[in-house]
Amino acid sequence: MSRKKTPKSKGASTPAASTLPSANGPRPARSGTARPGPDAPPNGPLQPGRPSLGGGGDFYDVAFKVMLVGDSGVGKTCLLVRFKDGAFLAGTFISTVGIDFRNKVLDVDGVKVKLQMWDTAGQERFRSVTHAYYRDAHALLLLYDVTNKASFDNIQAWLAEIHEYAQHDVTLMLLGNKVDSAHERVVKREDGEKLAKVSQGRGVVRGCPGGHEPGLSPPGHHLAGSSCLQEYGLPFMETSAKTGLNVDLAFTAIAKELKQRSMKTPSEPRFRLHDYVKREGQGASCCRP
Ligand SMILES: Nc1nc2c(ncn2[C@@H]2O[C@H](COP(=O)(O)OP(=O)(O)OP(=O)(O)O)[C@@H](O)[C@H]2O)c(=O)[nH]1
Ligand SMILES: [Mg+2]
Repeated sequence: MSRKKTPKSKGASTPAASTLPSANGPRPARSGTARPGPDAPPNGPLQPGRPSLGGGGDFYDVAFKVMLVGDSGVGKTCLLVRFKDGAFLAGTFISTVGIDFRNKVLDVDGVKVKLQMWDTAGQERFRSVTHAYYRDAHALLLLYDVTNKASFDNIQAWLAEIHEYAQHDVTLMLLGNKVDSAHERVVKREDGEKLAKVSQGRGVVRGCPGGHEPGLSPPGHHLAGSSCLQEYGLPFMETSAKTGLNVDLAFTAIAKELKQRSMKTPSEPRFRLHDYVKREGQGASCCRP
């Protein structure tokens, strides 16, 4: 397997536009000017094994695109910064404009997995920008804020949007963020679990007829409507970008799932995202209202 180099990502307000994979690959819009256009949304997937352009950086074996979505203020940017830099952006809330990205390479069972993580703006006025990015996403982290009931109620609308714009076999995870704010909590953990259970997730049944693994097929080439797709509830966790609770786990679980979908050998036991998240996730039973 070839080893690739990945560019170093930049800070949230200064996406490194020139360092992304170029051929059909994503190009970030500048913060503050993000609009669909020649330099804006990615119109092709970040394909595993595709070499990235640009200067020095870490090597990777496979690369995937992960998008964070959810209402404005739920903590998408903070979650990403916590995962990427291990820091919490306290203080004044600076709403994301358009779309932004960061890269991180993880070691997953000896394989270097590069996650290109796209931080979308939750504000309604940027929705059309976000739509343009969905179809190339391999995974989506859908966030609500446990201290904001409206952000929880809006999850259904986000799911409808995801089912309209994202690939049918996209890996999807629901996250209830800000569990550190125990006194302000208005959405119970059980409510999140219930919503995740009844929500429509779409996944790939391994061993489809013909041995096809549609998990990472290019846009338009997934097996939409085929018997290879099954529906089930969403993996769910509560997180805190402030304390770091379950943040690494959420991204690691996604990386493991995507890596296995793209590189699974017949002898390898199947990675089960739901089970992994359930087993590894640290509960927030301390923080129920
Ligand atoms: N207590 C607490 N506050 C958080 C947490 N995550 C984010 N916040 C705060 O919530 C506010 C919004 O966080 P952001 O990460 O900017 O929200 P966002 O979802 O990116 O918002 P948009 O960019 O507008 O879509 C900020 O003031 C953060 O400090 C968390 O886990 N706990
Ligand atoms: Mg943001």
